[in-house]
Amino acid sequence: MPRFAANLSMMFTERPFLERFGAAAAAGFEAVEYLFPYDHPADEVAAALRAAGLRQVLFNLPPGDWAKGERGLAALPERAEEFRRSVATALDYARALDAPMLHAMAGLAPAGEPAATAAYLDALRFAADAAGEAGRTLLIEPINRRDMPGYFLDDFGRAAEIIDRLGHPNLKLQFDIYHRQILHGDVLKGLEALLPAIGHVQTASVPLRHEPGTGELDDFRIFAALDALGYEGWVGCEYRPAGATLDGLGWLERACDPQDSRAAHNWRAPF
Ligand SMILES: O=C(O)C(=O)[C@@H](O)CO
Ligand SMILES: [Mg+2]
Repeated sequence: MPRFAANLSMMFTERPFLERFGAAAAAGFEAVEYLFPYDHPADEVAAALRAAGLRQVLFNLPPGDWAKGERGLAALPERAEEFRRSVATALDYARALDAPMLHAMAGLAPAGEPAATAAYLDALRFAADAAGEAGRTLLIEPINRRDMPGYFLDDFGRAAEIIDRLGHPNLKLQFDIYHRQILHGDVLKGLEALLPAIGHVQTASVPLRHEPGTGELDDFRIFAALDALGYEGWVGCEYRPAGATLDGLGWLERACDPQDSRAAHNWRAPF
């Protein structure tokens, strides 16, 4: 089974942010991701991470004014300077947290608009260069239109084309299974086709974004398929627990149970 990272923006939210690290470690996680660390000084977040003995896998660049509905800056031509400053901020935190990956959110902009596309490509080139110099990888993630209406990057094919076009060794795809299923379905074939571009995977049930194993997909077979494909990265648990976080962790026990995972491995993945 893949290695799972707890998403501390959605899990363990019963506690204040800095206490979620210890809770995730106590629940058996070895790594974490979350949306944003910027409400806390980097050294405080790093201290919580280290005290819990966890690894930081991923977080996002500053997205603009989240509370006012902004969802990233990369495709907003008029925010190009702010985007560049946000890259520097994120890299400072990434150094403090030793985080290997950063997600650059595109923002709300019409998908086909030439000015937004040009700004997005410029922004990604700049951020991937800076990430590369710092020994990190930049990620882009298609997000479904139901959860984030108007989000610029709402198509996995377009994300793959952009990564291909930029051809940057430090630019990869964040393949969120939840968004993939809502946008296109065909999850296993999508994983297979896009595997060379994938830097990170995230999981949640569809449609309610709860624990794996509680929705319309067989998430355990998808995890087995990731193994069959040779995916060696992390799988972020970006789901909203249906109840208390700890009460919903039975799926993780099942995913890590050799009996169950052997059964899932015995299933023949379609590739
Ligand atoms: O919403 C998601 O899915 C994410 O992975 C976030 O980083 C962006 O909102
Ligand atoms: Mg995601």
